Amino acid sequence: MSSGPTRKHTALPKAQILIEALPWLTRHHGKTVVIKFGGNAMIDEDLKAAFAQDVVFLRHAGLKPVVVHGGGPQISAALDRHGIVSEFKAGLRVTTEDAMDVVRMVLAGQVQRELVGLLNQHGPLAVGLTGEDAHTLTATKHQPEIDGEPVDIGRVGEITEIDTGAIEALLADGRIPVVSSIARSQDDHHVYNVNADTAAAALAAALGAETLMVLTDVEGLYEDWPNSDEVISRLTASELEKLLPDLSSGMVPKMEGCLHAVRGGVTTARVIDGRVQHSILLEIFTDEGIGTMVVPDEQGES
Ligand SMILES: Nc1ncnc2c1ncn2[C@@H]1O[C@H](COP(=O)(O)OP(=O)(O)O)[C@@H](O)[C@H]1O
Ligand SMILES: CC(=O)N[C@@H](CCC(=O)OP(=O)(O)O)C(=O)O
Repeated sequence: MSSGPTRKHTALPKAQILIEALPWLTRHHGKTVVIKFGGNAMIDEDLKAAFAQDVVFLRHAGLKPVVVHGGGPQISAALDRHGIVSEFKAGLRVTTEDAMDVVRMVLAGQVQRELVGLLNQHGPLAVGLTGEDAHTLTATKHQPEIDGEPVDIGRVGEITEIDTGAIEALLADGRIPVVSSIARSQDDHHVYNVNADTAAAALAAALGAETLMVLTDVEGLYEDWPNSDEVISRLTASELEKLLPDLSSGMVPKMEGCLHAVRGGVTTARVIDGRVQHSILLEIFTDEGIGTMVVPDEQGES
C-alpha cells in the first residue's frame, strides 16, 4: 500500500503553518531585531536550547537577530562564591572594583560563551563580543538619583556613545552577534558594568532595529505588581512614561529601556516570558503577542 496520501495528509498542516507566517516574514525580511535574554530566563538547558533554535530560525528566515544577554543571577552566584555580597540600588548592582572583575568574567567568559556555543550548534553563525570590542559601547560613571540625591554605585556605566560598526559588519556577513553588556570608559582606563536591558535598548535604537524583544522571568509588565498578575498587553510610550515612577526592581531598567528604544525609532519593544519554550516564535506568530508591547504614541489608536 502506498503511504503517499497519508504523508500528504500529515504534512499539509505543517505547510499551512509555514504559509501563515508568510506575511510576518515578508514584513520583517532583512530587519534587525535585538533580543535581550535575561539571566532569570536562562533557567534550564532545554529553554536555552530552544532560545538558540528560535534565534537561528529568525536568522534563516531572513531577519538579522542581535542577542544581548544578561546574567544577573549568575553574577550574584559567582560573587557569593568570592565572598562578595550583592546589593542593588535603583535596580542596578552596586559594583565595586573587585565585583567588576567577577561581572566581566561571568558575562564575557561564561554566559556569552555558553550562548555562542548553543547558537553555533546550528552552524558557524554566532560571534561573541562585549561592548568594549571595537568601541561598541562607551560609558561614563552612572549615578542614579534616589530620593532626589545622586548615589555612588561604583563601576556602573551610563552609555554615552555607541559604535555599531562591528555589529553591522557581523550582520552583513550573516553572523549573529552576541553582546555582553560591558562598556569601555572614554579614556580606556577601566570598564563599566551596564545593565543588560539598558544596553540592549541603546543598541536597538542605534542599529535602527525594527524590534526590541526582552525575555525575562515574568509574563510581561504586571499592572499592579506584586498584588495582581494582570499583564498590560499593549501601551504607548507616553502611557509607559507615566507608569515609570511606580515601577520597582528589575522592571525599572527594562521599561526605561523599552521607552528609550521606541522613542529612538524602534517600532515595537516587547517584554515576554522567557520561561516559556519558543517564546520568541510564539510572540512573532501570534497577532496579539504573548507579553507586553510598547508602541510609539502615534500607533496608540490602532
Ligand atoms: N510591574 C512589574 N511587572 C512584572 N515584574 C515586575 C514588576 N515590577 C517588578 N518586577 C520584578 O522584575 C523582575 C524582572 O526583572 P529582572 O529580575 O531584572 O529580570 P531579568 O534577569 O530578566 O532582567 C520580575 O521577576 C519581578 O520580580
Ligand atoms: C549594572 C547592573 O545591574 N548590571 C547587571 C548586568 C547583568 C544584567 O543586567 O543581567 P540581567 O539581565 O539578567 O538582570 C548586573 O550586574 O547584574
